Amino acid sequence: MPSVQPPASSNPLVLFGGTFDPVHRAHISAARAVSKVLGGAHVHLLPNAVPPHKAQPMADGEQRLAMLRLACREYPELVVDDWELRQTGPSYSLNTLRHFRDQCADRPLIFMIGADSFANLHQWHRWQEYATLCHLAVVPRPECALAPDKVQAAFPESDAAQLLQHPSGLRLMLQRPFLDVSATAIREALEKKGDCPALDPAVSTHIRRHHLYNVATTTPSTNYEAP
Ligand SMILES: Nc1ncnc2c1ncn2[C@@H]1O[C@H](COP(=O)(O)OP(=O)(O)OP(=O)(O)O)[C@@H](O)[C@H]1O
Ligand SMILES: O=C(O)c1ccc[n+]([C@@H]2O[C@H](COP(=O)([O-])O)[C@@H](O)[C@H]2O)c1
Repeated sequence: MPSVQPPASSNPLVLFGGTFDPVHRAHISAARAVSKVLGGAHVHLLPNAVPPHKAQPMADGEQRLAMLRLACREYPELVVDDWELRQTGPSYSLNTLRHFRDQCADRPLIFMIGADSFANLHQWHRWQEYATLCHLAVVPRPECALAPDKVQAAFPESDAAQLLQHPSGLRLMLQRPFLDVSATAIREALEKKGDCPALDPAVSTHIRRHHLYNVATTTPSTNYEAP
């Protein structure tokens, strides 16, 4: 997908919420791809405090934040943001979108999600209000259902240039990356094998050093030194 230079006035802001338990290669590739297609926009990665639709994460907020910082350390377009961790109650994306919409006035606000999240968006808290607050950027993922027609219709599909011309209400469908990676599979691999190639080596080292995810202890550690 060609990248588009944003008009000087548009200065888009991208939000990428997740449990990030732990952050993995597909998260980072997806965030970089969305930034690139939007002309180098900053992407805020926001670990949640209380996932609304899944079990409480294994790693606490500080550990997930630390792993995100390690994974993003070489990418200035990626901003690790602890805003959701500082809130109380379920981490509804609606609250996050409202907060950042207030911060960025009429600039384009883009909420990026994987195709699995898009397929379930109609079950999220007051999702019907999203179109007045943000655009969606949907990243493909293997074996995901299609979103219901009413969700697709709420966000007409468009291209990057159009997203940058409007504050909210459109949908960008990315074709890449398309990576069969999940945090669930990574946690299982860590428990069985002690490591997983879908992790940044610095994140792997952090996990072993802090004994996260019941990691198997027989694997030799890498030599990476955390900053
Ligand atoms: N491989 C992937 N491709 C595209 N999007 C992804 C991928 N993995 C995660 N995402 C998206 O990243 C966001 C945060 O995901 P999350 O932190 O829950 O990771 P996960 O791998 O789906 O975790 P888990 O396996 O624990 O459910 C969600 O919008 C999700 O759809
Ligand atoms: O607001 C909701 O109802 C809602 C329901 C499910 C998920 N979310 C958010 O969507 C992001 C991705 O969710 P998850 O469970 O795949 O990590 C994360 O920031 C969650 O807090 C939000």
